[in-house]
Amino acid sequence: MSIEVKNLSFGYCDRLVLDGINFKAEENQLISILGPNGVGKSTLFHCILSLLKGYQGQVLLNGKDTRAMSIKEMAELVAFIPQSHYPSFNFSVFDMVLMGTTVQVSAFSKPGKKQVQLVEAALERLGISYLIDRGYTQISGGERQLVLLARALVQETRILILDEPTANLDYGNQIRVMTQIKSLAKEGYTIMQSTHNPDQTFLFSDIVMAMKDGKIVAYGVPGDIFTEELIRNLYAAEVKIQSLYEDKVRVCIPKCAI
Ligand SMILES: Nc1ncnc2c1ncn2[C@@H]1O[C@H](COP(=O)(O)OP(=O)(O)OP(=O)(O)O)[C@@H](O)[C@H]1O
Repeated sequence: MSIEVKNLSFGYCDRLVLDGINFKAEENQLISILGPNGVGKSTLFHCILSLLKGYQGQVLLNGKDTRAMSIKEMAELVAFIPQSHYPSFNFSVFDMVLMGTTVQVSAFSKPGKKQVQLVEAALERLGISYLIDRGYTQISGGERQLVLLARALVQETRILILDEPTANLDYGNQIRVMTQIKSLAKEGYTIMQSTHNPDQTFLFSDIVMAMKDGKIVAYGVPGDIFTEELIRNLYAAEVKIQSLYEDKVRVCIPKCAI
């Protein structure tokens, strides 16, 4: 499954946010988008998902223009985890995750054994089976993030779009979630995530896409584009990049801290 974005431009009230974005994400790829606050990462995701429609250019999912897709078709192809999610109702974690299977269940019928098994397997995969009967509004922000990832998994799409999936997670859960996301990419998923963590980007991504001033300023394998100059350009931050373990790992260290 592919995500292809062709010459995409979008602005809010005449203020251009995305300016001629072009890229193609393929299966088996985890693409991480880096860029300063407000650069347009979420906006790009919302255009890809047709949550924002007034853009110029084209978004193709597996070759088909999203403008010609119904919501159901879209939900069969893509699962999305938004950056923040404020629940209105105190559904149980089980019910929240089960909602991800809605697209598999025909109108007027109830989720069956398969859907229940999918929910249990997703919770177990992410190490959160213990939350199954808890209320979604009564768990922590990080736990909610993991529940939303479980919900995305049971949707059984082959494209995942994740807006800062590890933002609220403790260090151990960041590693566990990124390991799961990476293994999903290896299983054939096409995955895009936004992140503010360059070290994590280098470790886990197949492709890094760096955005600034509405444009893609660098795109490629982390080893080629992850440089001190890129970090300076994106964040106006002076860092020393340390290469470790025969360049399997690169770590950013702020120069002011050395
Ligand atoms: N609904 C909206 N109406 C007007 N402007 C908006 C709206 N949503 C976002 N913006 C503006 O569009 C720009 C891009 O926002 P967006 O949320 O896409 O950035 P981002 O890269 O995801 O940021 P962050 O890293 O802080 O999450 C920002 O300047 C933001 O203030």
